[in-house]
Amino acid sequence: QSFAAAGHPVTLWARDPDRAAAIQGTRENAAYLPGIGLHPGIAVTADLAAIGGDLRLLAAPAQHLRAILQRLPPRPGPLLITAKGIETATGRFMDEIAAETRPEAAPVLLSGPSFAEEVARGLPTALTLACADAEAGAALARSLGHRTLRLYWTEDLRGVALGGALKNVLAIAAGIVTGRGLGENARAALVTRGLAEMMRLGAGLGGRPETLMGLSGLGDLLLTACSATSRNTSLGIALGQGRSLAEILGARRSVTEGVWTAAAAARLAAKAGIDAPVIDAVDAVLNRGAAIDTAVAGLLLRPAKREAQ
Ligand SMILES: NC(=O)C1=CN([C@@H]2O[C@H](COP(=O)(O)OP(=O)(O)OC[C@H]3O[C@@H](n4cnc5c(N)ncnc54)[C@H](OP(=O)(O)O)[C@@H]3O)[C@@H](O)[C@H]2O)C=CC1
Ligand SMILES: O=C(CO)COP(=O)(O)O
Repeated sequence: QSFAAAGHPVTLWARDPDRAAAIQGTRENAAYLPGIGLHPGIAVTADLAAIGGDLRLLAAPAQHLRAILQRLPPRPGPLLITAKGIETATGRFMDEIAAETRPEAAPVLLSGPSFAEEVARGLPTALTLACADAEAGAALARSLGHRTLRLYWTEDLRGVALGGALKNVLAIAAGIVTGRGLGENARAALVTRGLAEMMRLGAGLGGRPETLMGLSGLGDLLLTACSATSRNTSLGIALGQGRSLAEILGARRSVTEGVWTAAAAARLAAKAGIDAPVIDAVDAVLNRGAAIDTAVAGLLLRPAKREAQ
């Protein structure tokens, strides 16, 4: 929607031919963006090989990105990825998966505070675009940005990948705090200490602090962890209220990335010897059968420490 609004011809690919035909026929993506008319500059196809143009953007769940990239016809040029997560099976970040599967292309991450519905409705949004080649990144940001989409560029792929992946896990924690009725003080404390974990992981794994304090880190953490519109936060709220993970996921069509990233993030932190108690607590609740109250007590009973650590 946004790129079409910026004047670019856009072809939208949907994997299901019936869905592609329905979107083309009704000019609406009724399953994911009901009530929002498709921009007239967008064509729709179910044929991946038919996608032309010099820019490709993939908006697919993190755990499925590798399989889609493997099916993509090889072509040089920028490959934009919106997925926010870490591949559970390998611990790889999204740009690493792109580099492995499509070495002929240049991975570009587009990330930041951006509920899709608001972007599609043309509400003002600012994002970070990460590309190893700063000049190419700057050119993309200028070409894709417009009045309601402001793009900042960086070469820091790792920082952008890390911020986008971790904010989802931290949002689940924030949601649990809300759902458990622990109060807004506790939520603010948890989000702040979660940011400290993000910064420590950045320092250990190669993300720049200014990236993590920018749109794709702190910005997206603020949006996601403080809004029940977020799928990750709302999942946390439901868990905090006592519903089971299976029940919550069973009622959803859309992906809740933090559920799949929590274990990989906890493993990466442990392997690097980085203290990440909030991420570890989310992983324990989701994947290791920990009771929520036990996990919360574990966080509250940690020994006192200097804040800047
Ligand atoms: N929604 C948002 O506000 C934002 C999302 N993101 C990120 O972008 C990524 C995608 O998110 P979003 O679009 O919201 O996710 P949704 O779950 O809402 O939609 C996923 C899309 O991917 C398709 N899909 C699902 N599984 C596969 C698969 N195995 N192979 C190919 N296509 C598949 C779905 O098609 P089908 O209907 O056929 O299953 C659907 O079109 C996530 O990592 C998310 O964190 C980033 C910024 C904002
Ligand atoms: O990434 C997002 C906003 O920037 C969307 O967050 P959720 O996936 O939690 O809905």
